[in-house]
Amino acid sequence: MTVLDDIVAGVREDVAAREVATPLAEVKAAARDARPARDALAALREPGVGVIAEVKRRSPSKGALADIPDPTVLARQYAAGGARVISVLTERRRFGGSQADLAAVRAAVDVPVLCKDFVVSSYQVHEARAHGADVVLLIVAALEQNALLGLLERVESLGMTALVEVHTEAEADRALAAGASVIGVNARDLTTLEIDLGTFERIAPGLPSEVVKVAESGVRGPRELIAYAAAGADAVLVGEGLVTAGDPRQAVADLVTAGSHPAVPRTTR
Ligand SMILES: O=C(O)c1ccccc1NCC(=O)[C@H](O)[C@H](O)COP(=O)(O)O
Repeated sequence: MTVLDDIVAGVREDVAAREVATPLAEVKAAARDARPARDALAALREPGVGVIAEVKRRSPSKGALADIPDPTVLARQYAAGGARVISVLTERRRFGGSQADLAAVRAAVDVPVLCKDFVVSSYQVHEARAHGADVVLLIVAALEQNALLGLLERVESLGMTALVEVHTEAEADRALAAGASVIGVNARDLTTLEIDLGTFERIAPGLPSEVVKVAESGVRGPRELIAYAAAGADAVLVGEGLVTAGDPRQAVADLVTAGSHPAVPRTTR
């Protein structure tokens, strides 16, 4: 069993328990009553390389990363530093997150908020919207093509943006075939958990110019952002490098400054 299979199995069990506690009809009603989704696509298309700053307590690759008793404190620091989007890891067992974290962060900031989870059912999509999500991560490696198509449609029908994550050229083809307009290339191999910063550079040239390209994982400071930008990234998604920074606001601001420098190439637009 791969790490991804293991995580997804745990997610399925957790979702099944939540479905008993809060039936789908109730979650759908809450999603309908939620404030409208913020326009993440527009935010990610603004000039400069955008920073998606992640609330990440722990991970399978690193174990405990940061003590985050109140994610809203961190999220406000990220927003003050200029984050375009804030990502909240909501998976419970391996990342220590929750839907409550998502709702709290959404209420605390004005920028769009990404529900970063291992989404395998439409229940989770409605649940994410009910808790304020503006963007939902869909991981191609975790989904059959029909499921990917269905979930992408569901995300968009609820007014949200899907960030469709790929690790290989074949997965990128599947993301494009499904109609993804925002594609994240994750440098972390989900089998070995190792980071290969060259992954983005290999896959991004095959993506159409109109697709928003997000480079995920491995950014520890401006150096990696600049390398990703040179390879065509419109945005970077950063977790560990920010939650372990002494001053997260400044760490985001440093990335934003690096991403808005005129010398940083934007090859894809
Ligand atoms: O972070 C992990 O160890 C991990 C393991 C298995 C599946 C997903 C994992 N991380 C999720 C992410 O995609 C990252 O949190 C995100 O890209 C930020 O990465 P980083 O800046 O390297 O923390």
